[in-house]
Amino acid sequence: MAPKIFIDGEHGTTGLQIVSRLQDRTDIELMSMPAEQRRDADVRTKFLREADIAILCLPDDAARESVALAADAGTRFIDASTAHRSNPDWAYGFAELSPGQADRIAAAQFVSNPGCYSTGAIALIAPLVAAGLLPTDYPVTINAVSGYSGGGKQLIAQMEDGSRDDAIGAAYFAYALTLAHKHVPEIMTHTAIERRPIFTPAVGRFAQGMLVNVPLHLELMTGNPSMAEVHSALETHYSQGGAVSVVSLADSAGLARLDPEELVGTNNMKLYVCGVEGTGQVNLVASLDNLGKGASGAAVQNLDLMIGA
Ligand SMILES: NC(=O)C1=CN([C@@H]2O[C@H](COP(=O)(O)OP(=O)(O)OC[C@H]3O[C@@H](n4cnc5c(N)ncnc54)[C@H](OP(=O)(O)O)[C@@H]3O)[C@@H](O)[C@H]2O)C=CC1
Ligand SMILES: CC(=O)N[C@@H](CCC(=O)OP(=O)(O)O)C(=O)O
Repeated sequence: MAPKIFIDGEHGTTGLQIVSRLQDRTDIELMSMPAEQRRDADVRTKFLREADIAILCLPDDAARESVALAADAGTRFIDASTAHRSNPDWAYGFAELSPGQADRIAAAQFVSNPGCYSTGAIALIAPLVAAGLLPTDYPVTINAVSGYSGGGKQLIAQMEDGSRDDAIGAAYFAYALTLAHKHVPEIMTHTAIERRPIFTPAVGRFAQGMLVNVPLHLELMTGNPSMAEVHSALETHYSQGGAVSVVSLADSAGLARLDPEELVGTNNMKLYVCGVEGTGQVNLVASLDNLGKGASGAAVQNLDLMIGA
């Protein structure tokens, strides 16, 4: 029998994207709740308990509530919120993170989908820590720009509807200025970095797409590696296939600029190793769709692992 899939929050930004990715599938039964009942706890409980897998596209508190409503019924969960990303009882839904991670996701009852910025940052940092090149006390800096859909319905409305009292007119804005973004704990947990990274995100006037930069001083890394060695560590890490690819050094060297929208609509993530060999610095950049590999695409990838599709 086809597994029953319920998307709690199906009418929100992430939920709608997952629906569009799943709606033509014949190997699953996609359950759907009328939009006007989306906040009715009784109706949600019924759907959550009947589902084989519930994908939660809700704010953190509502996601915790959904788990409490149906975990004892054996429902399996993929949570797109921040609520469970550093919880060791939840499998972290980044299949390419390490050998065995895809199997852990496939077998889990509880899977936490990574944050969008976290996906890019962890993809760049974790393999370098695992390879012994990046010391866990390295003072990591992460700079990023996201499309405004990353802020959900609220930010989309503020950016697109100039008549609102809280409309945002800026073409680009920096935020999380206190360095307290909610993705920092998750990035530390899944990279093993012990010194709290400095993370400075920004939003641009484009709906989807994202660049995450991690610039590094090579002489502060273990063994003062070359750029080629850093590239090789990433390439080796992602050589098993999956949604993450490492762009060749030659192709990265030829780039004058990077477009944050290049992977919109896909579940792919590209990692670039930029810089000039011999200068002692390297600029690592992850490019992804915040709603693709950064949210809905990753959720569908995890679902496929969980149902063995
Ligand atoms: N947008 C993105 O790029 C990413 C988002 N995420 C995470 O995914 C989750 C959803 O985000 P996003 O889709 O952007 O948010 P949206 O605000 O676009 O959608 C959230 C949906 O959840 C519904 N909802 C809110 N509170 C409740 C509740 N108490 N009970 C039932 N339904 C509720 C909303 O209904 P209503 O319309 O009534 O408010 C809305 O349909 C968040 O945790 C977010 O952090 C993760 C990665 C990336
Ligand atoms: C542009 C924007 O506002 N982005 C969101 C993060 C989007 C995301 O990844 O959601 P999670 O936090 O659930 O992971 C933010 O910075 O809060």
